[in-house]
Amino acid sequence: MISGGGAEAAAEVAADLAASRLVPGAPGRAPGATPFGARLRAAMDDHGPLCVGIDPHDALLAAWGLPSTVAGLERFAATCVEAFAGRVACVKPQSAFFERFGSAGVAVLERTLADLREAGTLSLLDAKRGDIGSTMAAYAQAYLGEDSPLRADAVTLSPFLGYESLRPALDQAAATGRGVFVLALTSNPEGASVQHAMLDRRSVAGRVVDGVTADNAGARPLGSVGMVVGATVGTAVQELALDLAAANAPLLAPGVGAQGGTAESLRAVFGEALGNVLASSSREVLGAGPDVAALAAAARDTADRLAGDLRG
Ligand SMILES: O=c1ccn([C@@H]2O[C@H](COP(=O)(O)O)[C@@H](O)[C@H]2O)c(=O)[nH]1
Repeated sequence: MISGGGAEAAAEVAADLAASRLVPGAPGRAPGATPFGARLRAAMDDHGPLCVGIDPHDALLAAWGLPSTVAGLERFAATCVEAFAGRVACVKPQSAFFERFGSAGVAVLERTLADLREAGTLSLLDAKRGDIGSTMAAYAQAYLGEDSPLRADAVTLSPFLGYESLRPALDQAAATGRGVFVLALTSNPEGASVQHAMLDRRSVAGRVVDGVTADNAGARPLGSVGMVVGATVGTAVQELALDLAAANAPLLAPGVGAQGGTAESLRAVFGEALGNVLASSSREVLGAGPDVAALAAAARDTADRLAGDLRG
């Protein structure tokens, strides 16, 4: 509440901020009952280790007989929710494909996240946000705040302004029972030029792993601070001496399907950490659309195959 003027008003604003009343979902609100890591573990046990992406590429919209418009986007996303909700562990809308339509596209993203919530399916918003800490706090409110229209169960974050710059989001996620996935080794070939770089004999990716490991210490059955490690990174985990199993982290593995990742490559990349892998696939599954039953079957087949192939 803001009233009065001068020093009195400033004091009120400061008090309101301290009490987290001015900003929806600011840290300090009641934490969710069950942490994200535990909710994800249960969802993976129930449905298998697959996260399906909602990536409405122009080519897919056309293949589904939809226009590249907000109406096409809306139909595409609603079809995905109908096909995937309740059938896979997690659904990952790719924010870029919604943002490209401006505010109307972001409104579709809000509804998609709300529909997933309503259906009881975990959402992971792929937004790859990262900024200086004070701005990071605003991203945290946007994606992890209790009352934010764009809230998801988890969000992807970029640590390349320094792992600790993500602290406001890490705190917000912990306070609201949500999760984050921090980029460590991305699936694109260009990522290695930054992520493999050595600083004082520790790679950039290794420093991310160190931060995540510390933040997940003691969390059971799984931490809520995840990492992104592509299914396509080959031998990088071994070459950089990354102990992914010790990180106690959900490991989002994009690159399965269209980028060439397979169950075999997942086994080679993740070794002992395989049990914490959440494989991510977008185009390969979405190619089965627009028929809802065919999409659902493609997602279930992929999830079942991965569950069998990745079992210890
Ligand atoms: O390292 C990364 C991080 C994120 N992604 C995202 O995952 C999907 C992949 O889509 P496919 O169609 O299965 O290739 C997409 O949204 C990327 O932005 C990634 O690929 N690699």
